[in-house]
Amino acid sequence: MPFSPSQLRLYMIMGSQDCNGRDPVWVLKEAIAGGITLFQFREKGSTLTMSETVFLGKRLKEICQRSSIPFIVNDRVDLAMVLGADGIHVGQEDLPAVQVRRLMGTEAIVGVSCENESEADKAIQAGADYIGVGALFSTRSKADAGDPIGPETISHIRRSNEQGLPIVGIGGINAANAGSVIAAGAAGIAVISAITAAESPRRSAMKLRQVIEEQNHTIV
Ligand SMILES: Cc1ncc(COP(=O)(O)OP(=O)(O)O)c(N)n1
Ligand SMILES: Cc1ncsc1CCOP(=O)(O)O
Ligand SMILES: [Mg+2]
Repeated sequence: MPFSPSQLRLYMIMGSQDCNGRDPVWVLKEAIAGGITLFQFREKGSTLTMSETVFLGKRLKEICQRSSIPFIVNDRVDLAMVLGADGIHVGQEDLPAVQVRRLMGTEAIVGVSCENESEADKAIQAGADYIGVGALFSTRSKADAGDPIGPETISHIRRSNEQGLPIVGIGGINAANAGSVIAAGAAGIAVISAITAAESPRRSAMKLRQVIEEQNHTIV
């Protein structure tokens, strides 16, 4: 399935550490029913062994595949390959995007985290399909996220990004501020806790989709 920027609209990220004891399989199924468009498996700082991580990743990938939701792996090319992932997301501290592209091939979706124009330029040169910009707002899901950089950073990067590489905003995004991220020029939002910590992941995803579609409608 070739990558389309519309797949970034509601990008859910999750590992078992984000589920507060609930079953990640259930959380993902509910989120898919609520309308997520892309999924990233981010098993980070959890207690799972590597073989448990592979086991969980396989189950989550199968669920995504059944619903035609692309399955992205965070950070690890080895895990992405073992799981037959559709793509990988790397940050500035991870394996460089240019090597990731070489290892994963031309078909894979490659996403890169960027905080400024020069990181975005490098990601474009490396052959990224999209960039993740954040943390836009304060977040409790990533201890080393740094100070919030605000949705205006998306507008700055967009203005200097002539190729128009799609941008997904991340960090502290919820139904109340998602509209401002889309209004700043993002193709979509990436969230962890807004879905994984919600009482109903399905209703939360539905609400986020509604905000995104309404904001897109206003822009068009
Ligand atoms: C869509 C998306 N954007 C940004 C990130 C953050 O990546 P990184 O900076 O490498 O941090 P970790 O997620 O690895 O802790 C992301 N994962 N996804
Ligand atoms: C992975 C990541 N990268 C930047 S902020 C962040 C965490 C996003 O989680 P939340 O949506 O719960 O703020
Ligand atoms: Mg990373």
